[in-house]
Amino acid sequence: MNETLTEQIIRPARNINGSLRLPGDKSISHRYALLGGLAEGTTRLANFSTGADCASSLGCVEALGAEITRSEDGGVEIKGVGGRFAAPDAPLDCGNSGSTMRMLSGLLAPQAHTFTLVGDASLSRRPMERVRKPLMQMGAEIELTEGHAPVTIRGKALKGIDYTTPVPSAQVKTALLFAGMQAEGTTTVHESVRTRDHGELALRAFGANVERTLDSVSIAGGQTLRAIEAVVPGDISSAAFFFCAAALFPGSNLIFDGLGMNPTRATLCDVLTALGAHIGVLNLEDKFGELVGTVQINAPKDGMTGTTISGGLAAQLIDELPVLAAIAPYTANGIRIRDAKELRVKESDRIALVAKNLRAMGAEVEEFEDGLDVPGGQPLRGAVIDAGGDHRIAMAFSVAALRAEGETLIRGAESAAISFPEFFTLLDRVCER
Ligand SMILES: O=C(O)C1=C[C@@H](OP(=O)(O)O)[C@@H](O)[C@H](O)C1
Ligand SMILES: C=C(OP(=O)(O)O)C(=O)O
Repeated sequence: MNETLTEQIIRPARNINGSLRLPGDKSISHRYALLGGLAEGTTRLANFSTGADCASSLGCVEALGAEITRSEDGGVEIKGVGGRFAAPDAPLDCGNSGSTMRMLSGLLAPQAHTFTLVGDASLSRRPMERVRKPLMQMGAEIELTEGHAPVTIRGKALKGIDYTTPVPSAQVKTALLFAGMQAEGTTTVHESVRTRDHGELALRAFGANVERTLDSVSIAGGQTLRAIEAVVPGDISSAAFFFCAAALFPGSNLIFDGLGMNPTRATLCDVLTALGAHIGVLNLEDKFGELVGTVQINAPKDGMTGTTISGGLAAQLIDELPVLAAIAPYTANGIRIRDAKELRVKESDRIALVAKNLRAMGAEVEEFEDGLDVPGGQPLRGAVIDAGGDHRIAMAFSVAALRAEGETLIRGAESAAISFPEFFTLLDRVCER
């Protein structure tokens, strides 16, 4: 984030109550924006993500020739280019968004122009070799600078591959499927952990044929996309901050309407249930393969227990781990996180920043290369929090602050707008003080 740092004061709350409908899921919005940009016809999306990251994806497809109209009420219209992107006249700005840079690389590798993808300081430090390597195996021509952005792509005809992702990553899987649908032959991606499957579902929504087994996904080349009309489900990774806030207060009651409950994203519900919270799901509907429903959460009466998150669970919960770690001191037995080394290469080093900020609030915490041990039964005190330009850190510690003794000041609070600009307003709305 390049904006001026803003500060937000969070006062302790007495309880959490209310009913919310959240802006559209970031992962789904990115995919609908990118595929809508390439498709034939006009894609009409309601409840599109309000975050800056998805605006970066829209900005990129606009620079590639798609026509974008956004309305105040969260609606987005994308008149797609019908299969061939135009040559952009400037580098494509992916802002802070790893999803945009990686998935767009796959979409552009088989397109007949030269493209340069750039990002902000944080994105320019993040690893891009993981997407370059398999795309090169497909025949792409891609240059990085020491493994990082800028990414320069000279479009080439590609051939399908059979690839096993060494690190579970939905962004890489999706990038390969986006390239594969435009390649010769079939592309198959195998994964050891089933990562979020929005890429597969979005491709099907836009009319592509995608085949799945338990641990692989395949797409044949030469497929064309046609525009869709869809409502983007509410973002469960944004809801996660509110779920965790509610879990802190016996007597809390929060209800979410229109919330995305894709099983590859809803693992947090299982973890909170294991910690003692009560989560009820009603009225589940299938929208282009995405499950959407009403979700109610109540805190455990006697407080949260504790748990260990490791293996495949860590990969599925990757964006929720900062907030789980931030509320861990309030559990009885603490939370151990392992196999989450990926947290070190997100918008910030999320392991280091979570540890630093928990210590600032008075907690003991042990840091590991791939995780954290946060003992339970530790009351926190208000502190100055360094969000490190990272939206999930700003929001995670705003939640921890709700049960701390005294006020907390979040430095760099503006970063919440990367995924969830309404966060502080909605948090205030559901907090009883
Ligand atoms: O595919 C996606 O939409 C995402 C996948 C995850 O990243 P990785 O693919 O790097 O695991 C996640 O952390 C990110 O917020 C969004
Ligand atoms: C890691 C994240 O996003 P991205 O990789 O798209 O920057 C996130 O939203 O937590």
